[in-house]
Amino acid sequence: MRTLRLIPKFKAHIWGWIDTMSSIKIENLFAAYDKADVLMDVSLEVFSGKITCLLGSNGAGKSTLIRSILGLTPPRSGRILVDNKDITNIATHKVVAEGIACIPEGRKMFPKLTVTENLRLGAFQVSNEALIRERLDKVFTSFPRLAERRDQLAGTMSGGEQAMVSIGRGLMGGPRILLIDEPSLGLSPLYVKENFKIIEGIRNSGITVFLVEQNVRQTLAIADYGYVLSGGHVVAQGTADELKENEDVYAAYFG
Ligand SMILES: Nc1ncnc2c1ncn2[C@@H]1O[C@H](COP(=O)(O)OP(=O)(O)OP(=O)(O)O)[C@@H](O)[C@H]1O
Repeated sequence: MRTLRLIPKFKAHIWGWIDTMSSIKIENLFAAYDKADVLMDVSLEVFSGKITCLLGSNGAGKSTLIRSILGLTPPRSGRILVDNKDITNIATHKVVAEGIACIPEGRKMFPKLTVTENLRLGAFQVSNEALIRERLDKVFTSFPRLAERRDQLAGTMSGGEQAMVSIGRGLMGGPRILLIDEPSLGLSPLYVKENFKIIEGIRNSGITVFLVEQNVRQTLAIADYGYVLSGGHVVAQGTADELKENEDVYAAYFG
């Protein structure tokens, strides 16, 4: 029997950010909460137009790194560069203005707002209504399921549909770099598979993707390059193919 396609194929071509250079460099980053050191001398690069992944088990420090990039958990030392511009410690709204958007862990959204209202919030820094409408149209073309349900309260959508809202909202800001925190969390295997296809489509449209995940196998199937974080340290890095063969990757989870 044919598997039901729950999430339609992401139509990458209509976003058209191809050719924009957009990379992030993290240099010797240390971050901590009170006295607990979480990130220790982390250096990595998120490559322009690629999917770079950060793998690691619970508590490795993955979300903290995203929070540091967004200016929410300021690092104790080290630098964060976007296209060689130092954005370390700048305010979150300025990070967003640099073209960086985040799809947070757990698909956080406003359950009492409609799908359209949730999507519009992703463009809160855009004052041009015509541009907002154009991006809404693009999201609805990419996700026909959301178009059908545009007036439905987001909280009444299924988990997989909420994942689409969350990704769509991330795209509404017109980012050139998308940070995605554990998109597979709490989704059924079928939705995880479809969700990862969508992320590949986003990369193919020219948006740089930094994908933070625990799901090693499926992440390495779509990533170009990756890092493994364990106990706040980068313990392995390489192309996705190299990491698939690297025992340190699995030791970071089970060692
Ligand atoms: N606000 C906070 N205050 C104190 N400690 C925190 C805070 N947020 C996270 N931590 C701690 O920092 C460490 C790293 O947490 P982080 O959320 O970055 O890990 P993670 O790799 O994203 O894990 P998970 O995959 O479980 O989300 C953990 O030990 C966590 O308890």
